[in-house]
Amino acid sequence: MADTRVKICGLTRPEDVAAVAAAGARYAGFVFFPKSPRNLSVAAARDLALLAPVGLAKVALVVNPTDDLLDEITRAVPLDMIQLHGSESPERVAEVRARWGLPVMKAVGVAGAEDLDRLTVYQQVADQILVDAKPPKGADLPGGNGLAFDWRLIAGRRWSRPWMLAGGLTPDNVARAVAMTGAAQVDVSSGVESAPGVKDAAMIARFVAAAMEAEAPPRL
Ligand SMILES: O=C(O)c1ccccc1N[C@@H]1O[C@H](COP(=O)(O)O)[C@@H](O)[C@H]1O
Repeated sequence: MADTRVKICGLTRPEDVAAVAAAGARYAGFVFFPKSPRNLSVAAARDLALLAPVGLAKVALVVNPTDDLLDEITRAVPLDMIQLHGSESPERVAEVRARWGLPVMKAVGVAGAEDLDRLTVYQQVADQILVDAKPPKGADLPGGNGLAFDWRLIAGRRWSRPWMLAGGLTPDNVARAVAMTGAAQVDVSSGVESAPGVKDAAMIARFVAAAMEAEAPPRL
């Protein structure tokens, strides 16, 4: 059994927080990106974050955030991590980490072998890496599109930092994804929704159980 740590991203309602905690997920993600169907106001995110029990880490997902937005979010919302999901440079990742004093997870989009060098670059500055599918050209959202990449690209890769697998994961494919990539952590948004932005408690429970029960390859 892999005992995979799960992040459920894009919670919008109190019952989502309860479902995520009950299922045994380890991270809850709150999205601050106006184009997303999961977008939250800072006040709404604060209310949800205050409901999270001890042991459920609260993650703010932001896309190329301004300093003012980060100030506003971090002053109001009790957080455990910042997820940078835009085109932030390595220098900006290091700056956010130093200035706001929270661990930073940097999302890196992967579509082909040419994207893998960026994983190495960002591992030098971020606390964690989120390996996601690259969004299609012209997509409104840089993530949360329900798209997977070819997991064989990262199978057997050696990592110098903790990382999470994301992109198009569902209760039906997460065990295969863990078995193929050896991911110790996985992240999902649209794969546990009944409609865009609407989380489904039964799907969340099924996803977490499948991820935790997956057979992982030996971690050397
Ligand atoms: O979920 C969103 O709306 C979102 C918006 C902007 C950037 C990232 C977003 N989500 C992240 O993308 C991954 C993959 O999503 P999915 O499971 O393929 O739908 C998700 O885990 C979030 O971290």
